[in-house]
Amino acid sequence: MIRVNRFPPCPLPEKCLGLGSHSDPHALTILLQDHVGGLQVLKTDHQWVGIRPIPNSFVINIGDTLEAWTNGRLKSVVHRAVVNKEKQRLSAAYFLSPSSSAIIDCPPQLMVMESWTQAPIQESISLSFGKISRRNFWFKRG
Ligand SMILES: O=C(O)CCC(=O)C(=O)O
Ligand SMILES: [Fe+2]
Repeated sequence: MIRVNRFPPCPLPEKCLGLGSHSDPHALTILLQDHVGGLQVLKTDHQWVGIRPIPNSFVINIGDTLEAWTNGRLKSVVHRAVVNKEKQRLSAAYFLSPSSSAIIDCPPQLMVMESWTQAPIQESISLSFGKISRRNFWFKRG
């Protein structure tokens, strides 16, 4: 699935967001953004950091499905899009997902509770396309 986003200029950019804080439910996102910039990623220290557009480059985001698939080894990135006071911004996101009937099973090697993450162990999830998100995952304590 491809989504094209258009963010018109906003006279009060500090008061509105183009896209609110979210993580993508899919496995991977390949994102093309234009030169205006506005993509921000939430770091582990809870600070938003702007992802500067690099010409002819894509941003690759890990989504919730891949986080579940790897039992949290790969982290789904929380991100948002801010708007620009004068300029319109365009972005195009290509979302990669397994088929909607796929069962995501974590490889047994990754089903080990690691003390440093204290991550819950994921057994498996049924994909319900468009509905899958972190809160739909089935977790089991080790
Ligand atoms: O426009 C952007 O930079 C982000 C788009 C996005 O996060 C999305 O379409 O899910
Ligand atoms: Fe997104």
